[in-house]
Amino acid sequence: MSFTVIIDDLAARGWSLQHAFLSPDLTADLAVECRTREAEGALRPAGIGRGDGAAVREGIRGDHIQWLEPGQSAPTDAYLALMEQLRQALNRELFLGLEDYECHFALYPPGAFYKTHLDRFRDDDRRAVTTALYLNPDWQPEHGGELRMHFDAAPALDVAPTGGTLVVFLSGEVPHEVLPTRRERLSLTGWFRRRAPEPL
Ligand SMILES: O=C(O)CCC(=O)C(=O)O
Ligand SMILES: [Fe+2]
Repeated sequence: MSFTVIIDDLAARGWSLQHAFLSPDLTADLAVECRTREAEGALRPAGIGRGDGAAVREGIRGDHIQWLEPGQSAPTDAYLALMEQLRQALNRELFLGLEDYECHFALYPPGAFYKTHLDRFRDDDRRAVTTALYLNPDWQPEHGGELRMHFDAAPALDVAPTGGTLVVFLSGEVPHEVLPTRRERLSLTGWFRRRAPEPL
C-alpha cells in the first residue's frame, strides 16, 4: 500500500480522496462487522463533544456509533494496522507528530444527517487528521448521504459514500457535513491525534 498520493494531497491542499482504497473483500468484511454490532445493539446514538457529558442532539447528527478497540475482530484489526502504517507515513513525510488513532463504526439510518462542523472540540484540539472509509458496496446518487466538504476558495465537493472510498482531511480546517441519507449508510470514521499539551 502506497500512501504517497494521500500525503502529497494533504500537503498541497489539506484533503485527499481515494476511490477503491480498500479491497472489496475487506470492505465487505467490515460492513458485516458493522451490521453485526448493530444487530447486537452495540451501536449507540452519537453524542456531540467528548466523554460522558456528550449530549445526544438529533438535530445535529443522527448516526449510531461504536468505537473500535484492538483485538475485536480480524477485519477491524486489519484496518487499524493499515491506519497505523498511514500514521507513521504522515509523521515521516509531513512531521505531523501524530500520536494515536481513534476510530468508530458509524451507521446512519435512513433520514439521518450530520450538520456542518469541524472535527475539533473546544476543550480538546488533539484531532489533527480525519479519515472516513465507506462500507456500502453499491451506493447510488438517489441514496443521498454524500459527504460535503466546504472550502474557502473553491466550490463545495460532494463525495458519494461508496464502499472502499477513503477521504482524508485536516480536522481543523475543512468544514464538512453529511447530507441526509435515504438508505442505511455505513462507515468507519477515525482521527489521528497529536500529543496532549503538557499541563503547566
Ligand atoms: O461519514 C462521513 O462522511 C463524515 C462523518 C463525520 O463528519 C464525523 O463523524 O465527524
Ligand atoms: Fe466530521
